[in-house]
Amino acid sequence: MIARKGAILSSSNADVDSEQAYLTALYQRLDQLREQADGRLKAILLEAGGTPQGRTQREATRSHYAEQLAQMNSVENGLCFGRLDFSADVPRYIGRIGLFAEDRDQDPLLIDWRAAAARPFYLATAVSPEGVTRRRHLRTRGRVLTGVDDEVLDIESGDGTGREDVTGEAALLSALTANRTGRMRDIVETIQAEQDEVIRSGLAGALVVQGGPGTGKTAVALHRAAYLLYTYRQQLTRSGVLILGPNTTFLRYISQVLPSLAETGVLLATLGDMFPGVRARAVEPGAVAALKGDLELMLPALENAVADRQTVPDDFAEVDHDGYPLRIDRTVLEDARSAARRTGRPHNVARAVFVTEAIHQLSQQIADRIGADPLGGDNLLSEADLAETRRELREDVDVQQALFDFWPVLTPRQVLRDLLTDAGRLESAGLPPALLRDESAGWTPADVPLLDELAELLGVDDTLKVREQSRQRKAAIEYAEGVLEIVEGSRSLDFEDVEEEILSAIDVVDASAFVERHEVIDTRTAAERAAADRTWVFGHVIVDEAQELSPMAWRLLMRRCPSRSMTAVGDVAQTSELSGSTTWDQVFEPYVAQRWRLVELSVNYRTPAEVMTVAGDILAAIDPALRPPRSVRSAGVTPWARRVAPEGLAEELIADVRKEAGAVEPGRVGVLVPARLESSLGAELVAAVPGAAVGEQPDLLNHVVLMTVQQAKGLEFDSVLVVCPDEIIAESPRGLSDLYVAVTRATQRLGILHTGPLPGVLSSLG
Ligand SMILES: Nc1ncnc2c1ncn2[C@@H]1O[C@H](COP(=O)(O)OP(=O)(O)OP(=O)(O)O)[C@@H](O)[C@H]1O
Repeated sequence: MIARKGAILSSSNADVDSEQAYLTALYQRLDQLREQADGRLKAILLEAGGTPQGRTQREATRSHYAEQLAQMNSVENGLCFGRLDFSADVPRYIGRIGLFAEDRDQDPLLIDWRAAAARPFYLATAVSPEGVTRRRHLRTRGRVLTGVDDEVLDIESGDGTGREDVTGEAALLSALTANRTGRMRDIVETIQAEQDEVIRSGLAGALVVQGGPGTGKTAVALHRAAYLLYTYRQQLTRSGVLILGPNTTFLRYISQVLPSLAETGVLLATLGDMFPGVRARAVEPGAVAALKGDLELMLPALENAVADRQTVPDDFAEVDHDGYPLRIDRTVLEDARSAARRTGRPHNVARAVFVTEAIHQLSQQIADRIGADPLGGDNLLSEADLAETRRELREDVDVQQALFDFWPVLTPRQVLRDLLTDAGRLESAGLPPALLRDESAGWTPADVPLLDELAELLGVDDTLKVREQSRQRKAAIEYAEGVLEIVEGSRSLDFEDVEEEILSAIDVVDASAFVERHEVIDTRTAAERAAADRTWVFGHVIVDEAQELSPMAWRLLMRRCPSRSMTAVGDVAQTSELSGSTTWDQVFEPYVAQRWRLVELSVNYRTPAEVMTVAGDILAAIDPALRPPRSVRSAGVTPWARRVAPEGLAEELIADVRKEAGAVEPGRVGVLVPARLESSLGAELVAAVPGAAVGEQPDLLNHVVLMTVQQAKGLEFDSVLVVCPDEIIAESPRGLSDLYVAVTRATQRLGILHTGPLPGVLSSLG
């Protein structure tokens, strides 16, 4: 636990005055830069017209200045928060962005927290001071300095007894005990050494960050995204960074952190968003989602489902061709199907082979009929006649329709919907009837990896699209050639007499370059383009609550990240999804064998020691070998449990909510309930407590929020009330993990309301 040591000193008024003067100068510089960017932005917005290429460049410059302005606005609070003094160097001020002096030398006035020069601010200790003699934390409100805390790292001057595992104790304590607001805050002022290691680890390879509740995994993941975009800017602004979170409520909770870290090139998404055009939000039983997430079950089943769409008639089919009945024998279609399957191409792409092969055989059939030599010689039809027969067959709508029926063009949504709503198709694909769903049911997150897999199996036959694009380009080049000829033709004849060479457009640009210049360039950010493109490959992928992803979901993610440059943060003791992972090996072995790194975070910054004692008992019941992370502080409030009569539950809960809201005012209260009670208790709470939030995506800015444990993943509240823990445990085979998640959402206070006997794992509260 944090205890102040002699190495932390308070500073004199003179120090405060001189730091205030420096701070004021920094803000002046920020204002100046802001004005410049604003002026440039306005000038660009006034410009109009020009060539498409000019407009594209203008758009790029506009978004550059707009982004710069947004960055500068987002650092208005807490612009500068630290200072490092060295024995043999000028002091360095550390802040949320970097600022340089206006003079010719461009001396650094403020160092971005992500720069290498800022690193000692997070790592230097009394034992390993890295040349730092003093680390100073600047406390500010708006542009006013409200105080400074100094840590003397020079062993000579300090007592050398400062804690080695906690840096910036005062600033850290004040951040940790602050009331929660319903939105996550950045931690740039107080990043701890073990977290810094993760944030700044290199871009390449797969990194797994395992840590118990409250160890800052989410915070670290977000700061890592900001660090990577800063350090590998060129590479990552082109390809983008994906941050995958467990649900939309969670994404809203973390949404403010990145802009305030001054980053915008990131796509925040849930698994349900990963198939463009689908927002998969429907809910289904965990057992069904688990089946859908099972790689060994689903991969062959989806292949079967696609193969089942490549049909043949029992005996033969008959169509009308050219006024005669044309018999399409089963064997013809079987041969065509085998030829198409043998290509190993995706269904829609292999279709061309199926059609060509079938038409070839049918044309032979026709040739045999009409070209047979009555004298028994060779067939009388020439190669040209055969080609003409094939062309006629190909253009015959009835033949086309028949072949389409036997090998249709398919979309992933169509195949999956047909599969999940038809008991016969499910059985034929080798899937259990439990997957059967209603026609009207929406897509669930677990459907998304299946859609993605089907998209791979089906492929897109883009021959027509490519042909059309090349036709358009050819036409554009022809047009450009015409334009350039006119330019050449209208050159003043007088020039022909001039000896020295005068260049005209045609001398400096050929038609295809001319077309290229006038092609409209896509000005969307990488994140925007990535969101619309299923096959987008990200420069880096960060997965939060990574333990919850199913093997099918991992397969989808790995496809988006062939470089395997990824960071997975999670806690295998908190896994609640039945298809989630309980070891990291399980996840990474199939994709990178042993080539992944594991880093463990060991300090819990959220949950006070009193609550962690309760959580520790639950963890021991999950797995006696697991140890909870060490709390960095205690809150001085003892968790409690109270038994109430089932019929009085709502009333008692409402009274407790009021009491807790008063105790943590203006902080947040989270009420975590079993799914069965969510709507009934929610309705009573909302009726009784103004501003309480419930529902599928409750607004966390409300002071009281009632939700299930599933919804509360990754979130935190100043006070947590857990209702009917026995039911939470009984609701799922991973019920104990759910209870562990529930109690560890508390930053200060924990209360339990139970209607039955208190579960054994909570007996310390009895
Ligand atoms: N270095 C730090 N300085 C200040 N606050 C911190 C620090 N590290 C973590 N925190 C705070 O601790 C709380 C828990 O962090 P976070 O939500 O990232 O943990 P987590 O490991 O993702 O937790 P869980 O697995 O339980 O969801 C947050 O409020 C976060 O801001």
